[in-house]
Amino acid sequence: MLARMTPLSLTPTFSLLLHRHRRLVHRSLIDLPFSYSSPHCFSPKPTSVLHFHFLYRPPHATTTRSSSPSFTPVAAAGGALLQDAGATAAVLAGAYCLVLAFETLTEREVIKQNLSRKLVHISSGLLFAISWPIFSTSKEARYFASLVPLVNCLRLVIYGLSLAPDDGLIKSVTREGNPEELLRGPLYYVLILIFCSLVFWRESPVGVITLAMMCAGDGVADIMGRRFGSVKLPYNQQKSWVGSISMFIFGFLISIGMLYYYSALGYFQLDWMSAIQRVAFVALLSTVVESLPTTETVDDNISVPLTSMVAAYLSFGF
Ligand SMILES: Nc1ccn([C@@H]2O[C@H](COP(=O)(O)OP(=O)(O)OP(=O)(O)O)[C@@H](O)[C@H]2O)c(=O)n1
Ligand SMILES: C/C(=C\CO)CCC[C@H](C)CCC[C@H](C)CCCC(C)C
Repeated sequence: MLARMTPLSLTPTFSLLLHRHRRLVHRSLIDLPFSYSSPHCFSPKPTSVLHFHFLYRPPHATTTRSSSPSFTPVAAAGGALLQDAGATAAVLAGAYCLVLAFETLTEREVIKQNLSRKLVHISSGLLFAISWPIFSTSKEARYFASLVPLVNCLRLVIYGLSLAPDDGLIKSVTREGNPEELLRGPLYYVLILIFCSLVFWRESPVGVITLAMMCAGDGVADIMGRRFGSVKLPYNQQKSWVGSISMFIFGFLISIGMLYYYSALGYFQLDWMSAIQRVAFVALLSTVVESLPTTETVDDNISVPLTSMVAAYLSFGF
């Protein structure tokens, strides 16, 4: 099985994760598994579906058994705490560097403000979700992870209310350069990240799909629509066929990619034929909602994730 995995041309980070998981499983004699009660899409027999079933990490396992007498539950809890603190610091630093990189690119006029905003929109949420496996398996891990968008939320509130100046941040994540803009789209965006990490975390496809649709789907719609969207939708002259079709395709593909990532790591198992149809349904519904002429009333960073969340919840269960 291990030999069959190697040619999958995994990225170095992913390989590292797999290695860590392997070590964890060897050490802790983890029993498989945990299955979802969701109607049709989750397989109750992970061993038959999951290629990496031996990497499985039970979601709330804080204690592990070991042959080593020094490996006590207290030590395990201490290790988890340390791991979560380290992961939080690393992801916070990553978030800071990402925004700083786009600030610099915008300030040097390498990319336009609008493109910078959309690239931050696409990359930050997806990278945040991709970072979840580096947090421990403890119950507290999701709270640690949600500290990252929470800190960014406070940053947006402070600069949005002009309590302190930060021209770089404003330039890289707003449309027109007004500080108050931080309190709309970007703020809703980080609130959705907080909600998804606290409620769904990495154990449910719902949060993962919601973030993929909001970050990749909605973000790519804007980039493609602005460039190639000359043919407008009949019911909305602000949006185009190219934008909406791109949203559907990218939202769908990135959702499937993220689901594959999490199922390969053993957080959940899917019946792929059924999952693909369900993701297509979620992507279609979110695309239709995004295309409606409601942008003035409801921000896309609220309407798209809420639609995806409800549709994914109805399709996959929790
Ligand atoms: N389905 C879509 C979505 C967007 N666009 C293009 O992207 C631009 C921005 O769309 P939208 O996301 O509604 O813009 P904002 O409200 O400015 O951005 P945000 O949602 O990030 O606040 C539109 O003017 C349009 O040119 C498009 O052509 N088709
Ligand atoms: C421009 C944005 C929305 C408008 O539609 C997004 C704003 C994003 C925040 C300012 C930064 C968010 C950072 C994430 C919480 C964490 C990213 C971590 C990762 C490892 C880079």
